[in-house]
Amino acid sequence: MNEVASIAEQSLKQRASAALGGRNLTLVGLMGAGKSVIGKLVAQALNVPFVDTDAEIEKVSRMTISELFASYGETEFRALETRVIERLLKQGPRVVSTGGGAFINEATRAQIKAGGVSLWLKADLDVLWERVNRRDHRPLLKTENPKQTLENLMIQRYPIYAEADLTVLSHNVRKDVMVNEVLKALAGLPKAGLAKTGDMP
Ligand SMILES: Nc1ncnc2c1ncn2[C@@H]1O[C@H](COP(=O)(O)OP(=O)(O)O)[C@@H](O)[C@H]1O
Ligand SMILES: O=C(O)C1=C[C@@H](OP(=O)(O)O)[C@@H](O)[C@H](O)C1
Ligand SMILES: [Mg+2]
Repeated sequence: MNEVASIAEQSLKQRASAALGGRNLTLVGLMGAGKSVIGKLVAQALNVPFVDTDAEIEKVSRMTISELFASYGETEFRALETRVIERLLKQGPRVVSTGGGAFINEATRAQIKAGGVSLWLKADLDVLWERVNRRDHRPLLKTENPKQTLENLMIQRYPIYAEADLTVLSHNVRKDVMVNEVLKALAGLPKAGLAKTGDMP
């Protein structure tokens, strides 16, 4: 990277950081949008701790997400997810990557909204499908026609993800390009009058 590009990148990081202003940044969106992978890189760029809610749930339960769904069902998983996210947001500021259903749950959505800035990583069906199709660890996609299931989830969930403070399109560009897209969205945030992490109930 040349010197001018490097200075521009530093300046973008600083502007994004200043706009975030000590609040949590929570990534929401459907399975395969890149929340876990891009969230971690955004945290590195902003020099704040990163946490993935699914990884945290697996740690506290000592079970995989698939095992939790199989043993206790989705309702219990959502209850645990709500509790874990509430704690993680209170421990912030952090970049928090959520599982795709977290923001759909009303209680969790309220916590995420109150606990900082929410950002929807939005992708089209073919991008999501190509990514989730590579692995089989997502219990909600263990159906006869997982691509159709994903499309149904898009129809149900996209109007709710749209309530996030920011939206960034996730497409198949290099991951560092996606990180810059997120930083640019953050840099454009209004700073004044918004609550800091410590102000949440
Ligand atoms: N911009 C991108 N370009 C290419 N592959 C990506 C991109 N973002 C994410 N991926 C890949 O897509 C898959 C799903 O990403 P992940 O972060 O687990 O999504 P989510 O947490 O939203 O379900 C991973 O294999 C990841 O490496
Ligand atoms: O969309 C969902 O309801 C889910 C998404 C998954 O996380 P990712 O979005 O990170 O794949 C995981 O939390 C669980 O399988 C349920
Ligand atoms: Mg994830």
